[in-house]
Amino acid sequence: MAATTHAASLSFLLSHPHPHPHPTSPNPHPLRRAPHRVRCATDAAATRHRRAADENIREEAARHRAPNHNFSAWYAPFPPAPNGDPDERYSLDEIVYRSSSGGLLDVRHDMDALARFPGSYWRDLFDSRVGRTTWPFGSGVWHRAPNHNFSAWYAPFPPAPNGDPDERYSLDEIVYRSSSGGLLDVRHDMDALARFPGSYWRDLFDSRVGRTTWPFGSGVWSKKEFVLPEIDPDHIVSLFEGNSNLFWAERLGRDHLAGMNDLWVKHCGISHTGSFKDLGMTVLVSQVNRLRRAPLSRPIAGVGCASTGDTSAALSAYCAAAGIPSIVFLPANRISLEQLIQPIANGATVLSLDTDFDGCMRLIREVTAELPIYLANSLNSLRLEGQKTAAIEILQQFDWEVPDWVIVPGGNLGNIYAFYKGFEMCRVLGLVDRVPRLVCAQAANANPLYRYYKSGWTEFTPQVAEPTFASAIQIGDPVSVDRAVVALKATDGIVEEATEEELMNAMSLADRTGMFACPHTGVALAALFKLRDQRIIGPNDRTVVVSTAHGLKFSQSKIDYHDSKIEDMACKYANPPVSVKADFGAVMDVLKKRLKGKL
Ligand SMILES: N[C@@H](CCOP(=O)(O)O)C(=O)O
Repeated sequence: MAATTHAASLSFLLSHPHPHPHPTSPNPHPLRRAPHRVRCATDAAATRHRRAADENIREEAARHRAPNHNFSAWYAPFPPAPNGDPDERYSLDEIVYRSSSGGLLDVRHDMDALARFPGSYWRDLFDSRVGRTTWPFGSGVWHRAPNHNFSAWYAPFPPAPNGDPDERYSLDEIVYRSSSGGLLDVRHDMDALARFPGSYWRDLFDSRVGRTTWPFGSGVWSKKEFVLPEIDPDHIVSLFEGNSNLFWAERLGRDHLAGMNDLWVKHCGISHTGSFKDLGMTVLVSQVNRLRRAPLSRPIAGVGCASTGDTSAALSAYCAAAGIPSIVFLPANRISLEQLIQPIANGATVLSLDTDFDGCMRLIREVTAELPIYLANSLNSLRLEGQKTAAIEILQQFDWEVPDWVIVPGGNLGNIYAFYKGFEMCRVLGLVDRVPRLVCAQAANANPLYRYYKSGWTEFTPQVAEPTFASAIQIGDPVSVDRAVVALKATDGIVEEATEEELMNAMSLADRTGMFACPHTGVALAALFKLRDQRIIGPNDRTVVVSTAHGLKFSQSKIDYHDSKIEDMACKYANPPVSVKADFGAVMDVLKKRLKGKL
């Protein structure tokens, strides 16, 4: 029986197939979708911040993991058969799923060997490894900083040349713009923080990773002194965000990026609501919670945002957790179904508006100026305080070694500045001695920053962003463009763009190496491919690609791709399912064809 692969082969797996909002398949209804391991650089400059060049993560980890131990494990019948052979066991290197009597197997460990070490040894060993990519030197024991008087406030960004140098606002004020109408930034009392050496902060942050001591188990609040130093822990609304996986993209780098051996993906999307927005939203909603509670008792009726899908999901979840009303403005038919259902499920007031994101943003700004609704977009600089912790976390996961490059997808452009801010704060306070070069990656269909960069930073022109599979960054008039420029200039940064085909191919290729990337991560990966081709990023450069959202939020774009249903796109990594009769012979025919030469 011949197997068939047909155009609608993915659709039949779905009980409710829905078209994608991409222009090739418009959707009429809002609910119908619209470390480490490391081969290091050879030159001295590049190796300065790294471990020895001949070390590999696995070799190093093996050496450091535990003393010479002879720990072992094997398969044994489960439960032991009463009359069976008590010595029946199989090596884990055997391919065996059942015991000789046909029963289950269980993996057994040599408990005597393990028990040679006391429980405290194992506790300390496991604690010392949490969240690290290399063997951790010095696990700390402190969880609380001493009484400190750390503080933070809003100040104009950038400081206006002829403005009042003392203009500042308490974080307890509701203010989003400076007196000149410009952006604000959260400033910290760096002198107070600098009273402690970098090693103190490194040890303090390391000691909190993965713990349940409130609120330090959160990747954001484990850096509380650098985020919102004065907030009472009881006011914090945290879903234990952060501490996300830093994934060694070994195969993608080695096989598809000309032997790149130090490529990492920071999976910020493996988070409570499936995107990096959780990092900023915990900070913003915590501050709102503080403002609404006594003694401040501010009359804030709710928190609102415009969104391309991820900000709204995070806002509605954190507000729901705190019992605060949330209001989200969404561009109709332009966000994924998974993103749309998140605020609906969390009980937000969801307005589906017949405009694009930039139109929603204009409206929410007008509405929040009129009603006691607190603005949650990253125009509000509080958000960036949380988002910057992803940068600090990357340094921490590399044992405070600084990567050479960090590539961040860019839409509203708050995040690229947040990364810069996190890295720069660590540099200034002596946790590290330099910052990485930043790359901002934009979809070619929504690339105002790229055009600005290409003009030599002479001319910024907002645009009407075209539809893109990277729908969360379909933004033509980014709020944080000035912040992005500061970040890129300060880090000798680069802006790159990716066409629809480039981003979908990059995403799909990454998936082939074990990821399940979102299209925005595809944009960042496509930028990496270009910078490698141009040899701007070298094969040994330690490079981190920031993955901003979970791929499962964008399943329709993947379905369209693997169905080869996208107009004018070759979909060269499409892998449609094979429709085959439920018959042994038919199945064998397919497998023999597929595994030809490998059987
Ligand atoms: N991609 C964002 C757009 C809004 O940006 P923000 O920086 O203001 O949150 C989204 O997911 O909504």
